[in-house]
Amino acid sequence: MAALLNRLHHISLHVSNADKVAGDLVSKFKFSLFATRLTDTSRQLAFRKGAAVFIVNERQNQCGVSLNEELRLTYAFDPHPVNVGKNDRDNSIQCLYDASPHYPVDSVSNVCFEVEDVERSFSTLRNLGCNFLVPPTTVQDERGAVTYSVVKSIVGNVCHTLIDRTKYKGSFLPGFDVIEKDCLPEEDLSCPITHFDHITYVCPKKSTHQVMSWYEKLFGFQRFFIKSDEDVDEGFVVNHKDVGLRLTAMEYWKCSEAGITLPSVDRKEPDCKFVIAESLPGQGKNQVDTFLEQHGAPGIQHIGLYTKDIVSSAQAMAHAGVQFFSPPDAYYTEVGKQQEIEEAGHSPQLLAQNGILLDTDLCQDPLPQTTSSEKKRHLLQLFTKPLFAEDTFFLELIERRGATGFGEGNIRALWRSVQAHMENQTVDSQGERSKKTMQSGQ
Ligand SMILES: O=C(O)C(=O)Cc1ccc(O)cc1
Ligand SMILES: [Fe+2]
Repeated sequence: MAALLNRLHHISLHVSNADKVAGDLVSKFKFSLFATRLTDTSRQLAFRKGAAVFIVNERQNQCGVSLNEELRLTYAFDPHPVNVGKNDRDNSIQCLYDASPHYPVDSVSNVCFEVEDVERSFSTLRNLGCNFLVPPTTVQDERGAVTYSVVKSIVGNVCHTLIDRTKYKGSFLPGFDVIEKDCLPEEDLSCPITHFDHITYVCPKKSTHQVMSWYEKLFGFQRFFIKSDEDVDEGFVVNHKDVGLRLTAMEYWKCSEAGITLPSVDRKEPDCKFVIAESLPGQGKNQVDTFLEQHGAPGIQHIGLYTKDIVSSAQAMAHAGVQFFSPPDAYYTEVGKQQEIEEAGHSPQLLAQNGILLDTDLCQDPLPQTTSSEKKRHLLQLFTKPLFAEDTFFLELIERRGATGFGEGNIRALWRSVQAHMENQTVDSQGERSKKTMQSGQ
């Protein structure tokens, strides 16, 4: 029996310069800083937009930050993840609700889930062979208590904090100073981001099955078929001229009846999806391999932020300074693309101006009475340039009009624009401009 998850609570970033990332999240991505935890040894800042919550943790000790081979090896893809003592070297860094990862580069390293019973999840997962970085631990203040523990994922430096806040009456977590609602700036309605849509992992070649089995066995994740004709073993393969990518997706259900495996019809709605990306052999430099190289290990490559209005969100963010990838011009002039965009109710000019990609999913089993336009489901996506100094982590805006998967056309367009970006950077660095000296892509 797996440990069932109630819902995603927050995602943690570990960075060397919290002010830089905090500034970007607030001024560019329109998140609100709503809680802080500042101690002598730690700096944790929590940001919210709709139900999407990020905690930014600042790495305190900067010595030895260069990519150190020992750390790389510790965090490299490991079918038998290492134990507590070996990773948790620096106990002086008190990173509440997380382990204290001393990762050499900025990274998104923890996806925290709410569970019904942390002790029970801990014993279930430990019996299944899981490694815990933090055993069940209770933190309390005058509003009640929260119990959490931290488990190491099979993927690189990724950890999962499992948290039970049912005995807590406060609005966030004990230990954090919450900024009163009245003191928060008014929400920016031009960016209607409501939640995390998906989290995409980059993994080494041929490791997808191992990752999927781990999440299935331990947390009851189930396969989500990106395409209706997707091969069970092969996944969704995008192998087209210059693109060579294998994608596989998993989902879990928001479930409050812990310990009971409900048949899927009785389950609640699915929560954030997890996508695993690996590159296919025999390619040149590409975004997946570049992630592995610059991040130093498998991990979280991007997060899809769901928006109810991608055009307005893109415009507001671009105006605030967010840099997005633009697909090659040919994307919008391809035969039939303008018509496809118009049929979806969008303006080809507006999408082109903002670099927004649109994919159409032809519904395989439409209800008999559906009209031809109802058979078409659309997916709109837009990808930012990397947020950190390395070409690793980026954000995505995604608006779904009925489409639940990921679009092949969009993936190809993204792949090509990243390819062009990497080639430009190579030219730039040959021209004596080292990207490492820049703050980041944003
Ligand atoms: O299309 C999406 O949003 C995905 O998440 C799939 C994906 C995964 C990895 C890539 O490098 C590119 C695309
Ligand atoms: Fe994505």
